[in-house]
Amino acid sequence: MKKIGNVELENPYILAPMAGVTDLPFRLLCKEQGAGLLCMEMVSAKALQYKNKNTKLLLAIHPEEYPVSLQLFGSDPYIMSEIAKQVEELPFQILDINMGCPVPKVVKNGEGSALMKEPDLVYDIVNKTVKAISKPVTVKIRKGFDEEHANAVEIAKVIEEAGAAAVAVHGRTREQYYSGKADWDIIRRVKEAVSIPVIGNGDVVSAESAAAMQEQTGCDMVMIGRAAQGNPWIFRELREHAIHGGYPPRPTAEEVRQTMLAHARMQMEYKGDYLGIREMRKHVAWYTKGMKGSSKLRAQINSVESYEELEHLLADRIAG
Ligand SMILES: Cc1cc2nc3c(=O)[nH]c(=O)nc-3n(C[C@H](O)[C@H](O)[C@H](O)COP(=O)(O)O)c2cc1C
Repeated sequence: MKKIGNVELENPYILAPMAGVTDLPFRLLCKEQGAGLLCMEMVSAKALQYKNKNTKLLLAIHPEEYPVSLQLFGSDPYIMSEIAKQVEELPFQILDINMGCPVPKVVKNGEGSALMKEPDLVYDIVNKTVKAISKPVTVKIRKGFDEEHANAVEIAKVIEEAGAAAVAVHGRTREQYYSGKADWDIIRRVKEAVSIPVIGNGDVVSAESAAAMQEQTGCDMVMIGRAAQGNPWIFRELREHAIHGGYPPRPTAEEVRQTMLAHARMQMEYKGDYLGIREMRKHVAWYTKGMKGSSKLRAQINSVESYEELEHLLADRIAG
């Protein structure tokens, strides 16, 4: 059993936080397949401070998704810790701080991966937040801001000293965004440098690559991002492979179809009919990637406006 602070994880396989992807419906599907921890989409501390109404959906949590981690981004230690205090009553178990987001409008404000350049500020944000709440606080970082400043080891030590319960390391710099190969060696170096649990992240796409990352880096837990898009079954594969060594069968076309429909129903319940069905378009493209008939389906998915249309399209295109 893995632990982050006082939170027990049934297994070390974590769904990465992904804005626009890891909303409540998708997290519930990953939980069903056995993800050890679910990470929510990042939320701006400033947006919460100004009570921006768009944040309401981002903060929705279902009791069944336990354990779940809520991620804040921001650069003001006072605002971050105050907001952490205000949201603490929500039913999440871990509070994560984003120090990896590469998006220009976030970086321009000195938030996300820009914090990798400010070790003193990192200490302040983490320390104030840890002191403000009783739930464990974790931090997600990158290899560094750029190759010349690949300071994940230094930042991870600062984070540990500031009282964080774990650190997640994405083995790419901000400069790389999501391209190139993730550097797993930096994860190994962070693991050697700190005693808090280290979560390895970047380019895990299968049970084999998860095992390889664990072996090469010694990381305590593995975080999976893009490989889970349209593929919540990856968590079933990871778990079963770790326990029995084999691979569970891939979902049948019918299982994928039923999952897409269940996903669509949850999206519509969560975001309303109009937004919910639109939100499903990208998920359907991910779910059906590589399947027979998928290119035709992808050409048509963007005109789907209702659940019935989706049901018909999937019945036509995805053979049971
Ligand atoms: C669409 C998308 C949205 C993301 N949003 C977030 C986010 O909100 N917070 C965060 O810390 N990382 C975010 N990430 C980064 C992922 O958590 C992860 O670090 C990255 O995708 C590398 O892991 P992977 O190779 O398993 O995909 C996002 C990545 C993608 C592709």
